[in-house]
Amino acid sequence: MSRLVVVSNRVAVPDAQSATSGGLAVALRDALQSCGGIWFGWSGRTAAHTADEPTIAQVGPVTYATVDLGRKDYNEYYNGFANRTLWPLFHYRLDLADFSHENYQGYRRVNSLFAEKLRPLIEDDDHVWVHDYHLIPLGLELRARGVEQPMGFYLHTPFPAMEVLLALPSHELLVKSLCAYDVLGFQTENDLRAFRDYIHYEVGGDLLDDRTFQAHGRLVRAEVFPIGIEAGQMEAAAERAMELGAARRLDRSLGTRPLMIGVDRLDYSKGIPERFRSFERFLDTYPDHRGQVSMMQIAPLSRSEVPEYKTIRETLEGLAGYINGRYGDFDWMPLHYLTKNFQRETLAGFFRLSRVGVVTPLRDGMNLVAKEYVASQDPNYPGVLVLSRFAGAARELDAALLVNPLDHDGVAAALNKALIMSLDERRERWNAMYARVRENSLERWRERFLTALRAVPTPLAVRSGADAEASVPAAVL
Ligand SMILES: O=P(O)(O)OC[C@H]1O[C@H](O[C@H]2O[C@H](CO)[C@@H](O)[C@H](O)[C@H]2O)[C@H](O)[C@@H](O)[C@@H]1O
Ligand SMILES: O=c1ccn([C@@H]2O[C@H](COP(=O)(O)OP(=O)(O)O)[C@@H](O)[C@H]2O)c(=O)[nH]1
Repeated sequence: MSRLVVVSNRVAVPDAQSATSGGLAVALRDALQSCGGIWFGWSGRTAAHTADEPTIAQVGPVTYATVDLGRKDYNEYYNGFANRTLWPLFHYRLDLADFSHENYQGYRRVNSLFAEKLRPLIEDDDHVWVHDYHLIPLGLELRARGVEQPMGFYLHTPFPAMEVLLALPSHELLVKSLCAYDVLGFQTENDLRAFRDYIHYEVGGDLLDDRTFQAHGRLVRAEVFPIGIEAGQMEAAAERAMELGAARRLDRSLGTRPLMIGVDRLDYSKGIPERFRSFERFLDTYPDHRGQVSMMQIAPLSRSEVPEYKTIRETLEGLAGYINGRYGDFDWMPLHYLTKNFQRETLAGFFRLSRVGVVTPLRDGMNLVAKEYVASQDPNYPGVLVLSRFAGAARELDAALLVNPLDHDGVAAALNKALIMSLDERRERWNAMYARVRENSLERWRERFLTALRAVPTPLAVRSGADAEASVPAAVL
């Protein structure tokens, strides 16, 4: 099997300090092991200047090639254009998007530099798989340097509706860059539809069938590949966790009182302030639950140097203090708000102990926590998932209690419904969700994407005449 070259903003080098709790890092770590190849990207470290050459580490069949970023590059590319422009825009937060040209230049510069450093590492038979919004222009940059190998791109976030994307001054080049790839992967049908709308109405491209289009002189396949989890691992971790300290201690502290749990990076897209307000509404509207039910919100700090993330942190500290001050009592606290990071094994135990999983992002590409909550439940006594209809996961987990996170009364009612739901209904809903989580595993996600990528004719096959009709026209630069 040919080698795989994975490129992502963060590279989870085993044991590196910079490894994060983000879904992308978690999802890709195992994916490369089976094919062998290269994982290229930012090291997670900053320095005075961006490194001239990548640092190489060989671990089994995988070569990790990582670049330290200088402060200017880090600020303009990662904190700037990726997380102050594209992230809010892709999550429908135009009010938070910053359109600094300087940050855009930094974004283009780092993508060009990554292409320059990666180019010599790519071999003839390789397949290249680029991940996420940080690296959209990378494919076009590689094509400009003569890379003809099959290249795929997977977007982990939502793809915004055309009218929202048009607000981005560089929208044309961004979409042209996406057309430099041979395969494009999205989380949901919604995202794919939004992308195809742009291609049709804005670029005037030809939509050849449900999956293929021609635009900017290239033939591209665009499909939905919803990301999954290793359900078996989560399940086993949840069972094991009950014998470990943290879950035991939590169990003891709860006694017979039901717990609701939320676990999210501290990010405005996750709808945590709206969740707290809905919880307040729940305590107001359903006073019988006071003194009984608590909510534990785990929200590890994320992108802390980005101003909007500082603001959301302050908002949450204020809200948590307000709710506990107003409703708490000497022997009961309604809200447990923690900004520390927990191991997934520990979270699995916490999920199993929680009667309700509260996953209410305002927008989310997928949301792996929703799937992990389902996988961690005790089949005989499962909890209930309250899930935002705006999370990609809602497409598969439609047996959850689906809510609009902006509708505080609606979420409060769903929390109450989850708590009073009969065990039979809990089991029925959970069985339906668990089947979906098991079926659409992380491995299936990887294999489906790689099968599509491997179906693209390699330059060698094109030159030797094989698959000549299916050959992809050269990139237009
Ligand atoms: O790398 P960070 O800036 O610390 O952020 C962590 C990751 O956040 C985003 O995750 C997305 O991918 C998940 C898996 O597909 C998906 O479930 C979630 O909905 C997305 O938000 C981001 O897209 C990643 O690049 C980051 O690594
Ligand atoms: O303290 C924490 C909080 C979260 N996570 C993990 O981080 C991932 C978050 O992925 P998700 O898709 O829900 O959101 P993202 O952060 O990628 O936007 C999940 O695997 C969580 O189990 C973790 O390991 N420790």
